[in-house]
Amino acid sequence: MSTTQPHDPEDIRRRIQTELPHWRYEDGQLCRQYRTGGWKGTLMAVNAVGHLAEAAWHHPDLAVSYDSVTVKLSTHSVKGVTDRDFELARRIEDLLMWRPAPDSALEGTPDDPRFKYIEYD
Ligand SMILES: C[C@H](O)[C@H](O)[C@H]1CNC2=NC(N)=NC(=O)C2=N1
Repeated sequence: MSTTQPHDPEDIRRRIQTELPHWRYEDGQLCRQYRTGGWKGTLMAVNAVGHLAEAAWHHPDLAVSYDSVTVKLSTHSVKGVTDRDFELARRIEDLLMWRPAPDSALEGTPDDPRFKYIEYD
């Protein structure tokens, strides 16, 4: 069952390990840094996250640099990490790390430093 109760730190770390291995628990928030190919990629990633946040009505803190964006999620109303944060983190991860499968009709971003968008890990 999904709740807006804050999870305890041990539970958060365990869930991160199994559900969101590229995320971490830091300063009471779920955090993840995405590296990009530069400013344009960073702003596209910011806008993609912005869309999800507005549709979800749950808004992460974003730290924006030339070639990275760091996403930090917590639930202000309960001053902790809840299922809202885990669910939005999952959506952000799936959206930003999505790329066409090898058998897709879509090509994906060309493997050329000139066109690098986001670092897939
Ligand atoms: C006033 C407004 O409803 C609240 O700030 C909502 C909207 N966005 C939110 N975003 C986040 N990250 N945490 C919240 O608790 C939250 N609550």
